[in-house]
Amino acid sequence: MHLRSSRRIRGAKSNGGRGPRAATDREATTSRGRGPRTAILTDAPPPAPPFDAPPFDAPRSGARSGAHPTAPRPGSHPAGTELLAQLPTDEVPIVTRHVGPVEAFRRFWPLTQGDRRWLVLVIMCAILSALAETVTILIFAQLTDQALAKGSVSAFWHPAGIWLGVAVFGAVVGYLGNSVAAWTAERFLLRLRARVFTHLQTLPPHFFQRNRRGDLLERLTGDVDAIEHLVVTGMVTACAAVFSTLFYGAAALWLRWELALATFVAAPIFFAATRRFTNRLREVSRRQRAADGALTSVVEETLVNVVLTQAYNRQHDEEQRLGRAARRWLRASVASARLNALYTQLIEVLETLCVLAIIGLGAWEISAGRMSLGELLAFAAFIGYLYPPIRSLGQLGLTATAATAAGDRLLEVLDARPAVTDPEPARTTPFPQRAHGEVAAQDVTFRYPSSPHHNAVNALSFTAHPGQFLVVTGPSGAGKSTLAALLLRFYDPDAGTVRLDGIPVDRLPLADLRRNVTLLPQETLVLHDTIEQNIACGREDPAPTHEEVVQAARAADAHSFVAALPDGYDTVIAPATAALSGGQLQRIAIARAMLRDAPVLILDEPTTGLDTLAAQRILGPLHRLAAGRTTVVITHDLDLAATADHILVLDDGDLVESGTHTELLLRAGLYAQLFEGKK
Ligand SMILES: Nc1ncnc2c1ncn2[C@@H]1O[C@H](COP(=O)(O)OP(=O)(O)OP(=O)(O)O)[C@@H](O)[C@H]1O
Repeated sequence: MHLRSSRRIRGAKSNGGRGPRAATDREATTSRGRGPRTAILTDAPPPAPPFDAPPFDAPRSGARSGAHPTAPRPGSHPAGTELLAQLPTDEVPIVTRHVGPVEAFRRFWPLTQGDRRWLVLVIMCAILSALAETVTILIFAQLTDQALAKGSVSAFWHPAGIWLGVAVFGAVVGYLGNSVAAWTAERFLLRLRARVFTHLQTLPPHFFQRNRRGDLLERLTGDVDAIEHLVVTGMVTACAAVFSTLFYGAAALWLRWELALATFVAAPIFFAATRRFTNRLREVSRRQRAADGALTSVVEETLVNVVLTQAYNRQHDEEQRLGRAARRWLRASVASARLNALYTQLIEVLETLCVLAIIGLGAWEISAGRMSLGELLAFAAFIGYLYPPIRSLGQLGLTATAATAAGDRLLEVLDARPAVTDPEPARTTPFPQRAHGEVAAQDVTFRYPSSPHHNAVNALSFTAHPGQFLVVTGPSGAGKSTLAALLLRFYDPDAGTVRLDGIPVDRLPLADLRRNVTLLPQETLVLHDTIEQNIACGREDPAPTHEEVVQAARAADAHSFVAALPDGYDTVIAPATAALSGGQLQRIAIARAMLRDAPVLILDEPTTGLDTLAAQRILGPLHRLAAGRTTVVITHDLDLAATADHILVLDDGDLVESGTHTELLLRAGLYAQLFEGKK
């Protein structure tokens, strides 16, 4: 008998020769995020992601994430105890929002836009494939009665030819359907991942402080896959299963309706069995998705902090941390595998009971002369073929349930609102291509969403005129970096206004604002690319020439060490592994900012993590960079403050002093104390 090609679910066992349905375990096996999603035209759906999560899958994405743009650069570690406190915990992130399968489907279905005609083609192929299968079984009955039972070779050729023709047709539509289904599913995945990724990039810094990187990576990989299983593969599988059920059921009814009705009685039992598993599975799936994310996080964080780990002999602690996360993942995976196994075995027992009942009834019918052997075999084949799509429909419920756990996690990201957005067109103020560079804050008060009772910045007012060199200093936690975040509009103040050239920044398109304000953060941003590209990325339009890159590198005192490298500007550097010193990386960042050529510059602790010599070395490039621009330098380094046009001294969010270096020393206040402490 022709049976369509099948891929067996991992761990599924044979049905022990229970008649024609010996090949009923035709569930498609897809490996989460790796295997093809092509078994849509088989009878059973791909298993829910928790059912086939490969052991120790998470490090896969963890390894990918090892290179992170904010990885600490060598030599830039703060004091050890502070860093040890920064080491992440291995808590499991549990998402609090819950959506049902229908809501999850509704939210993600729009992403199939543009591919729906292909989905229709896949469904058509599934219908034709089921139809071809039905025809071959009927021909099989004819062959059994007319050729096999009568021992007639001449009666063999005609039906055999038709069978072969139908089988080839079935194979062609099966191949076409599976290929298009895989293509459509992968395109959906690409779109969904891009959508989540694009949205992630708009989210405010505190979102990334609240959510671990590894967990976010897992959402972009495993969770995105799980949603695809629900929306594309799941939907197509459901259609294929419905039509298969209709065709095989109709054929069975046509052959022997009384017998068919007797066996259909079993269908509700399958649904009842499935329903009993749904709630439990949802909980287990949620735990498993979260454990996946936690495991990825631990691996990712360990890789990013590998220098610290080695320096503090923390290898053992990190192994224990990984072990704890891995055990949590293992418990969740085993629970999910057990549920799956229990469900599969239960269904197999039910199927065996049904097949035995048919054979018993069939034997009785044959003995009474009401049925031929060929009809009985064909009937048993239809019933055997009928259960997998029914089971498939039931299991789809489980797949959907498991996918909603992933949907919860993705929707939590997609529903997180950016802290700032572009102004409405009616509120947008037209802005010249290049600002003059006047930066002002007026009565600005801000508190972080996560600490609503403490003002990080309190009623702060100041003005920096175009070309001025302004230093912002003060003790740790005074609000200096917060001020930088407000000037770049990572957040909007709770009260007061930040202005660029007199225009409130929340009236400027974000792209315009950030084109005019360059930030040099504490951690140098390193792209996994050549040094040339790491400098050139400062300006996109027009893209800088090699000569302009070299010119910027010369102005940043970077040219000599770059030219001395064996591959010069073509040397590839990567985050965390850049074979350059902290000072050299800082000079690359200065060259990048030179190319960007924005009228306003914000430097956040430009000399932090550098030794005295390296810090001295970048002062020249920094001053060249600052020349002709409004420059706001956030620093504890009061050597820089001495050369400032104006100094703001913050303490616990308040502006407590302002003036020039000399004025502030004469005042003998906090600035003088800080300066004395430095000596
Ligand atoms: N993401 C955040 N969520 C909640 N509170 C924050 C966050 N970032 C900073 N804070 C708090 O806001 C206040 C100001 O922090 P900020 O980082 O601006 O200080 P700072 O002067 O730059 O400190 P440092 O010199 O140590 O870098 C501090 O009390 C800090 O704990």
